[in-house]
Amino acid sequence: MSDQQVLIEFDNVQKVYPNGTVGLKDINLKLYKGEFVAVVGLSGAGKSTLLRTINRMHDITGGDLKVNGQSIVGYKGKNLRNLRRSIGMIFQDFNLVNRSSVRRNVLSGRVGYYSTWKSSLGLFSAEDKKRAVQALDRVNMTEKIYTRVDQLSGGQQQRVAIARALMQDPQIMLADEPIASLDPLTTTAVMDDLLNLNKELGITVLANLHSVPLAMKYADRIVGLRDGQLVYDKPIAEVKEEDFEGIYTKAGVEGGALNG
Ligand SMILES: Nc1ncnc2c1ncn2[C@@H]1O[C@H](COP(=O)(O)OP(=O)(O)OP(=O)(O)O)[C@@H](O)[C@H]1O
Repeated sequence: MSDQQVLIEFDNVQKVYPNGTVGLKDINLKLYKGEFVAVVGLSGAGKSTLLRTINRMHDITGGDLKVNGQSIVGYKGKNLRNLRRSIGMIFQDFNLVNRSSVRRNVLSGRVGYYSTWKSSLGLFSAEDKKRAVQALDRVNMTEKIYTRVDQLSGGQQQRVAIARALMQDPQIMLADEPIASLDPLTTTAVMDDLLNLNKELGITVLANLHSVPLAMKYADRIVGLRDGQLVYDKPIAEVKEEDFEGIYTKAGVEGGALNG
């Protein structure tokens, strides 16, 4: 990947929360354009924190963080809005407006392109309405366009959330435990959607996953965190399942690459 364009660069990044908890420690990491990277690690290892520094949901407290070669640390106003617009995000609990329709939720992904008053009145252009249909088509959800979100299954809701994120025309997709609330069948559908937008649209995907087998199935590269530190970083061809032996079991706390 070294001949490829660096998209996100962590340079000695630290994150200490206001209460003194260390979220990230000395993170040095380059993520390349077009990669599908899985982030694994025990609960509390810093996976969510890592993702959320990239769109500035969390501000770092030391080091530097660059996106497209530019430090995002001091971004304000327009620069910050443009950064956030270029980064889609999906969450474990979907973060949709449950009492609204699928269409309305998906269109709301476009608000970063509108003035506040226009988006609050729901004044979306015909082009964006078409874009919403296309985004839903990509995740096989067009037939649910007028359904209220609270009438959908968890997997369907996550696919609506992906469609909403696609409306931003993102360069990067952050997926924070995207399948943690889903059953195995819908997990596959959602992971396939993420893979599809990575491979077909060239969107760089960074996904926190608890499942190592899933990470191995979908990612090009796996990075591992432990206690806020980067302790693992390998391209998928070099990853061995034993590296993670017992990582999510109590018995494994003594062994395995990420358990230290
Ligand atoms: N807003 C916050 N204020 C203080 N500490 C926080 C905050 N958010 C996270 N932390 C702490 O930072 C550390 C890293 O948390 P983070 O949520 O990034 O881990 P994680 O690997 O994503 O865990 P999980 O798999 O449980 O989501 C933990 O010790 C956590 O308690």
